[in-house]
Formats: sequence, C-alpha cells, structure tokens
Amino acid sequence: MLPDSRTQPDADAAPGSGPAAEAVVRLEHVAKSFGNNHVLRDFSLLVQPGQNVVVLGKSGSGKSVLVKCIIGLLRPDAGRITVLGHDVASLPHDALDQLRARLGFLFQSNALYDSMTVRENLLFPLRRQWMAHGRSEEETLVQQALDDVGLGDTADKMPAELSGGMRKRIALARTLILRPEIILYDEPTTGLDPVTGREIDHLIRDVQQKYNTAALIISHDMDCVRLTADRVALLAEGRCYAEGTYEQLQQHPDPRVNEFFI
Ligand SMILES: Nc1ncnc2c1ncn2[C@@H]1O[C@H](COP(=O)(O)OP(=O)(O)OP(=O)(O)O)[C@@H](O)[C@H]1O
Repeated sequence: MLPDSRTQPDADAAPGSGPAAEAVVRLEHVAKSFGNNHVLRDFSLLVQPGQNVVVLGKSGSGKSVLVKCIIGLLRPDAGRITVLGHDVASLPHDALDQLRARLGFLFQSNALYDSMTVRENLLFPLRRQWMAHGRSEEETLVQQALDDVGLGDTADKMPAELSGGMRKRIALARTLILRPEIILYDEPTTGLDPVTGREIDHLIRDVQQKYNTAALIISHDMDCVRLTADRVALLAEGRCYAEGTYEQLQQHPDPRVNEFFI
C-alpha cells in the first residue's frame, strides 16, 4: 500500500514554512543565467526527509539546470543551496565528492556499462567509492539491490539481454547499493511503455518506503507525477511558480498551473 502524502509530516507546509533546519535539500532564492538567458531567477524549495518532490516544468524551463546546481555541477549566480546540511557552493572539491556519494542518480540514459555483467555494473560504484567489502558481503549487497528492484536472478546477464524497463531497474539497483540518502531521478519513465512506466513509479515509492530516502524527481509524465509525488513544484518564469500536492495543483485556479493536468 502506498503512503498517503497527506498523512506525512509537513506535507502541507508552504515553501519556507516547514522545519527548515531538517530539510535535506534547501534552495533559497537561487538564480542562474547564461548571458541574457535568465533561466533561474528566484527559485526556492525545500525537500524534507523521506519526501518525494517532483519538479514539473515545460521543456527549457530550467529543470536540468536546477539539478546541476544542486549537485554542484553549475554554480548559481545568487542564492543558496544546502544539501544534507552542506552549503554546496562553499564546499571544496573533495567534500563535494563526499556529498555526491550520499546522493543517488537515475539518469534517463541509465548509463549501464554494456561490456559488464549486471553484477559487475553493480560492483563498479561500490569499488569506485573505495568501500571495502569482502567477496561474500559484496555478493550479498548485489543480491539485495537486485531483489529490491525485483530482478534477483539477473546478476550474470549482460545489459543487452534486458528490456528497457529492466535496464532502468538495474540502474536503480546500482544506485541503491550505495544506500543514498537522497535520489535524483531525471525523467525516470521517459522512453518506457505505459505499463513499464507505472512499474517504475511503484518501484520509486517502494524504495522511498523501504529506505526512507528523499527524492527529487524531474518528470513530464503526469501519471509518474501523480504516483510518485508527495509534493509537486512547478518551475516557471525561473521560480517555484506553484507548489502543493498533485491534487492541489490539479485544482489550482491559475490556468498556467492546471494546464499540465488536462
Ligand atoms: N551550459 C549551458 N550554457 C548555456 N545555456 C544553457 C546551459 N545549460 C542550459 N542552458 C539553457 O538553459 C535553459 C534551460 O535548460 P534546461 O536543460 O535546464 O531545461 P529543461 O527544463 O531541463 O528542459 P527539458 O525538459 O527539455 O530537458 C535552456 O534555454 C538552455 O539552452
């Protein structure tokens, strides 16, 4: 049974009105321009522990720029971004790497290594993070991550043998093996058929429940938004134009907001 977002603490808190000190991601008045292209003008948003927040916005509205600012790949011109209590812009390189290791990423491309088995794909991030594990412990971690995504019997397969939905699940397993505290999902259902897309949506919820992770999800897919979001933030005009539950935004009087829900 999926959690009812309305029963979650702070689910109805307005932006900036929740217990800000506990937010796992805190964006305050973030601005980012490229020349005269003012992509982010004054964007503020909180992601609370254990909460799934979907950022919705038209193509070119700045969703990717926002994610890049959060993970420190782009530096905002103004404002402040705090992730797990750290001011991202002020972190030295090593500390930023350590912070990124506490985040999970699920990109559209899945980025699996085609020449490696599923097991090797999952072991790769563990070894890259210098996390020392014995062989049997590694095998346990791989198996648990695969079981978490419902693909417990695929460790010896090559990515090419898997369907698009299965590859997406393996990519999520590879993220889960590092036990991220926050997961960033970039268009998690793009390119999948509707049935497989819904399976991924449910998996996103299962992961949230099992590991109590927070997530920031970029999505255009309104079924994905409805099924995964505790809160939805609409990015328009470079700011958080509207924020609320799916139902609240669906009934929003501003046509600019509810046009997404038609
Ligand atoms: N490195 C960059 N240099 C210059 N302009 C950039 C750069 N990155 C993004 N932009 C511009 O910022 C704007 C927002 O781009 P962004 O990729 O964030 O949009 P998006 O909302 O993610 O779009 P989509 O849904 O189509 O992926 C676009 O006008 C884009 O051209």
